[in-house]
Amino acid sequence: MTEHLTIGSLGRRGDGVADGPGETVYVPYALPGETVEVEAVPGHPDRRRLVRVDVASPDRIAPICPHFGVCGGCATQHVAPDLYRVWKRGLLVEALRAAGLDAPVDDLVDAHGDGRRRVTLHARRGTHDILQVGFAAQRAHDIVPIDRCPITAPGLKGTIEAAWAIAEALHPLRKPLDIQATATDVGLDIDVRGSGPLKADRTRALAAVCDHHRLARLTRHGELVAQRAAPTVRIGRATVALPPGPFLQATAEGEAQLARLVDHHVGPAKSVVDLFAGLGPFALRLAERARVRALEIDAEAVAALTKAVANTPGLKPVTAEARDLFRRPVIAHELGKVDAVVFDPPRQGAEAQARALAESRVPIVVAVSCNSATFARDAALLIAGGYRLTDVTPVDQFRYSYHVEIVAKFSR
Ligand SMILES: C[S@@+](CC[C@H](N)C(=O)[O-])C[C@H]1O[C@@H](n2cnc3c(N)ncnc32)[C@H](O)[C@@H]1O
Repeated sequence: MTEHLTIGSLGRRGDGVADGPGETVYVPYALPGETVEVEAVPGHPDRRRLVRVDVASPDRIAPICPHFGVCGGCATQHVAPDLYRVWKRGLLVEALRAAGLDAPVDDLVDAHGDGRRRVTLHARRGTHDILQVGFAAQRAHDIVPIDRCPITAPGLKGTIEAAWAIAEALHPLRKPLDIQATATDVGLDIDVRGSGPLKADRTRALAAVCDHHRLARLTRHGELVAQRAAPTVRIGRATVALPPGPFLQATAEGEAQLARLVDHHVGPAKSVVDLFAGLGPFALRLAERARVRALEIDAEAVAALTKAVANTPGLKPVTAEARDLFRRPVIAHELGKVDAVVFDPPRQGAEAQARALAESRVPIVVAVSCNSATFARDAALLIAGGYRLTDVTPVDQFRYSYHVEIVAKFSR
């Protein structure tokens, strides 16, 4: 049985939202102002499946990918660019409002660039034991087999073919696999997870895939299987050797835009602490003019950053340390002579670190975040400690998704 609804707004996940008497329902792929025919989704009383658009919004556009609507990778390819920009900035505005924070939010910075440089494909046996390789379906555990992905960077060319070859090589193991590919300066770097330990014949089969598909490196759970060239990425003036499966910002343009904003907010600081530093996209650029102390939990990332600093002439001194900043945040007395702190935690934010920073006298704190809710929580802690939130910029490196990056400046 179907019903007809009028969509009032675009929700947090990019779904159309219809407010009825006593209930709110969500309709993926519907737009504000549209009248749509929908049907119930079993087990999800607040969700409807779009059957037909009766009256289309002028903001509806044709998706760029034939897999849109089935593949879970993108949520908003049907949204015209102007509405998309307003909606995405609005996600951040709403998160700040919900946390009781009043700060001006800049326009959305487009950081898609030439596309995503990392993807994770999944390989599973589907119905009738048939192997499927693709992305996870929208809100389901199914795999959507894909033959292309138009939001990925040219450097990921060949990933789908290589993922199929890896899945076929490991097919006898009958294990679900996650295949993470990263575009590097010397070719594809692929890490396979889920296979468990491999016997010699499977390792040889994977090595043959590395060779045949001309991968730079193939690892399994971070352990080397085969390598044709040591994967590196250029970060600022440095060349960084990648540990397997490292954190990298989703697009090269995203990294550049975040680093540009960080650099701008840090200003003429001479001494900077970079927390949750990863491979050092901020540290390596800031070190062109400031002394940097970088802290990060991943010892391999710290080692890669240290080596990159040693191999890059002309940088100011950088010290990089492995440290768990959730358990052992950097505290006020460690920050006595520091001009600025940058912190860029994972999605869960940095509550303990934000509390510690709130007690410091550091004049400038720059927050980079991929989660509006935890950003707002940590920002409230800094503000309660006496900081003023003076700039907030949403940065869009996950185009067509509901994810938004944030760069914010706090001063005292
Ligand atoms: C969003 S990434 C940012 C990395 C880097 N700033 C960049 O832009 O590429 C978050 C980083 O926090 C690190 N991390 C996660 N948990 C941590 C912890 N408890 N202590 C210190 N670093 C942590 C991760 O390894 C990752 O490198």
